[in-house]
Amino acid sequence: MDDSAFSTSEVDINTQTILLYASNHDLGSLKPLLRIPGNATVQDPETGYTPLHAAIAACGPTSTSSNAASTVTGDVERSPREGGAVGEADAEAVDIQKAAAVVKEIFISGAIWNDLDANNETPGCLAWRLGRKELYEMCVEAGVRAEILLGLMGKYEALGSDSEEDEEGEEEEAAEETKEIDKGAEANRTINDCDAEKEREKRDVNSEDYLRSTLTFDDDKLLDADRNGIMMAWETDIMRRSVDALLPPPSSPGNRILNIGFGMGIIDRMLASTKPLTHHIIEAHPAVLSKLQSAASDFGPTWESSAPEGGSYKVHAGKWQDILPTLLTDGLVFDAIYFDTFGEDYSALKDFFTEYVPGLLDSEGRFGFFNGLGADRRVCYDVYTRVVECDLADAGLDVEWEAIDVPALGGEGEGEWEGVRRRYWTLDRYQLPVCKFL
Ligand SMILES: C[S@@+](CC[C@H](N)C(=O)[O-])C[C@H]1O[C@@H](n2cnc3c(N)ncnc32)[C@H](O)[C@@H]1O
Repeated sequence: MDDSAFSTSEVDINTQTILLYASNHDLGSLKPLLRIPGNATVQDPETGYTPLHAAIAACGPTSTSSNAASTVTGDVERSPREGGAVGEADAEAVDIQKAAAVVKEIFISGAIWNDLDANNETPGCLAWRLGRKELYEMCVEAGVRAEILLGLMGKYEALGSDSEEDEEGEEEEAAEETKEIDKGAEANRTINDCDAEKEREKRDVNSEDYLRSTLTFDDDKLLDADRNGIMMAWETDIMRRSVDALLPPPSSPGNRILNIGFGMGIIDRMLASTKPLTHHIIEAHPAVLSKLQSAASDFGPTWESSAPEGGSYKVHAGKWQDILPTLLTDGLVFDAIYFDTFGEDYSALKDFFTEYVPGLLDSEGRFGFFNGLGADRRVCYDVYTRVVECDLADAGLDVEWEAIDVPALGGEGEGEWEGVRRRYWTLDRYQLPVCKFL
């Protein structure tokens, strides 16, 4: 007997049955099948649909979905799957409550919130594109749960918990809900696609390699050796609004300011123009530092000596991880702190606001950071924005978000992205964080 052929067809029938029940929103028939481990994550080999995709796609678009939910990952319209069982259905006949109950059951049974189909869409992307906001919200909530659990696991590992059994249990549970740990911890300004796996295989951006890499300084962008965008001029408005949120205009002179990551110096020039009492900049890349020290630099010796009496303007050369312990020991305190590095993952940002902000920020001060987590996929951005809010609260910080419109920047390799390896921003809204002590 041909075992492989037999098992393949058996798997297919199982998969197709599950997808059919999911797309029919047939909870009664689906439930017993979902009790079997692995069934919540089966995928159609052709469409890549999981039960979540099937249940959501079957709802079809809302009548307003073309306005409400533009395509999240590219403007590819998908035609209904032949046979119709797991395609995008006609909107009319859909009972959204039934669909939501099925989606809920699939999540409870261990579905992965960020699995991709053949169209490069997660279930959340699909729900957004179809204008199914209720289902989209369920995907975001599931993503937040999974990522928070993974974050906790990281903490347990770091603490070297004795309760290994508990840890393993949680690990399995979290692994069931998210595709892989790094997806929840993608770098703020590197590769933050929900499914960056393939990208990362091609070219991983990490802090060590980045800090050794050769940089290219253009008028409108700063690139690393692989032409990853480190900083780009289109972000100027975000920097302007960040400064205004940290030091609301008309800001009086005399503030104490700390900025992590000089980049193109966009935010530092704006901060400097507020005439602070102290202005500390921490920068780690040798090429950025040598530009900062050049005669043409506006942050060289003339700037340093222009500090008001009793103040200090200073560029610290090195990684913030190495510099900040000294600033803490020296008792420095700031009214405004901004954090925007490159090549570091979310855990670095979290360490920064958990370990250092409480000691460095004045009790009435404000802290901000570049919020670029998952910014090439709406559902990831929404998940990470909520995860960071939870982690900020754990660190004793309250965050207010200001939504900022981001103009269309062009497709891959076009417009603003010409000469840049990949778009790290594809969304039309930036959520600007302003944090204060709770
Ligand atoms: C995105 S740019 C900052 C852009 C800046 N906000 C601006 O307005 O131009 C990030 C900067 O952080 C620096 N950087 C990366 N890792 C760092 C670290 N661990 N410590 C200090 N600086 C770091 C990079 O070299 C780069 O200059």
